[in-house]
Amino acid sequence: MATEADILKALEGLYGPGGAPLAGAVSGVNLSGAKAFVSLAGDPSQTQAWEAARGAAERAIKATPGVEQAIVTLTAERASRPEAPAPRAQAHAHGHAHAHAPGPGATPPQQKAGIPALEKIRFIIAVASGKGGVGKSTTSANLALGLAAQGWRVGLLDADVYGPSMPRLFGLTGKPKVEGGKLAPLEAYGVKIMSMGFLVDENVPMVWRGPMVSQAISQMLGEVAWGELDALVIDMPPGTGDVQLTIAQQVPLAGAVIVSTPQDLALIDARRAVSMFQKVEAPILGVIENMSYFLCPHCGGRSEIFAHGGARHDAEQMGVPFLGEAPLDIKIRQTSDAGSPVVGAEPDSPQAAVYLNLAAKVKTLLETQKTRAAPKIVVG
Ligand SMILES: Nc1ncnc2c1ncn2[C@@H]1O[C@H](COP(=O)(O)OP(=O)(O)OP(=O)(O)O)[C@@H](O)[C@H]1O
Repeated sequence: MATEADILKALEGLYGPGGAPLAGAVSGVNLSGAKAFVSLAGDPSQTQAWEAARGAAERAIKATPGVEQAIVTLTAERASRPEAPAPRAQAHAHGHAHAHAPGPGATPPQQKAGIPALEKIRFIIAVASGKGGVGKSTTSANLALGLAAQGWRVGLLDADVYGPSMPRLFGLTGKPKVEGGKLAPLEAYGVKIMSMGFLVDENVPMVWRGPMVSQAISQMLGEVAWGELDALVIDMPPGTGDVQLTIAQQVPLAGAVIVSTPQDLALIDARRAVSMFQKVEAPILGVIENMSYFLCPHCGGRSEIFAHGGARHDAEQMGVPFLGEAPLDIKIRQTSDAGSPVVGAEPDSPQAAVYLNLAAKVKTLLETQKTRAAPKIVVG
């Protein structure tokens, strides 16, 4: 079996766009059996040149004795330059970037024929939001746990390559092992979890651009040993950019769940997310209003901070189901921040009951839904 040193040696004589040795740009090496997963940190403003370097690195690593398959992905270098990130990425409040809708002339990612790694999964659900920070990852995690609590075998894929949340939400730090040539997901509360955060150094900011993101997502979809699952919950990055399109096009989604807060701006973006899924003909399972109202932990009083009910109203207007609401609640935040989402940590709490109810609705919708959407290419 090749070692990390062999991988670095394979990169000797190769240089990045700035003329620096490629070995110095390695931000993560994950080796097991004959497979090498390597990440390179590059300058996001030089995507094309880095893409060439990535290809060269992949070829060199693949030629290393003991390596049969090499997968090299690009992350952004750790530099904290003041200039704006890549043109189609927008800096996000907590330091990572999110892609937005491809502009005119952007090439949509190519459709892939069925992804074998996903074939034994009964239902694949995308949890999406139009806007960052609305609680999409918290909802994905608790929804996945809620589905597992009803006896389903559940996987959770953190597709937010810009700011992976699942390592933090589940307090997971280990690196995935390779089993049968595929990455084995980590596990928490019986749910299988995979995140780009497990594969690269957590300090490497992931400011990626379109083609790299699509490629990384394809790998995350195709190279993970999910095994047989009743449901795979995909925590999407916020927005309606390349990753969302890649997934919507490549994955036979059983449905999408859209998370929004009741605020007008979040709702406008949520509408955009709904219409993106409708455009690729992925069924919308429904909308969840998160941080819908505030329950005071001291007096039990209810305050509707963001004019609660906007998401229900919008869902009705768009003709998609409204699944329910989750309160803005300190226990939901504390359990998530402590690495153990509320449905796992306190399954009998009223806060967990909210998600268990939402999960039960999603499960019923999936089981009674007639068709499963096929992947579809949308141009323009
Ligand atoms: N219902 C809730 N009550 C209290 N806190 C919440 C709730 N939902 C989410 N949060 C908190 O809000 C913050 C953002 O949530 P989360 O990371 O789930 O959002 P996101 O939409 O996935 O964000 P990102 O844009 O980073 O992907 C977290 O600190 C989380 O614990």
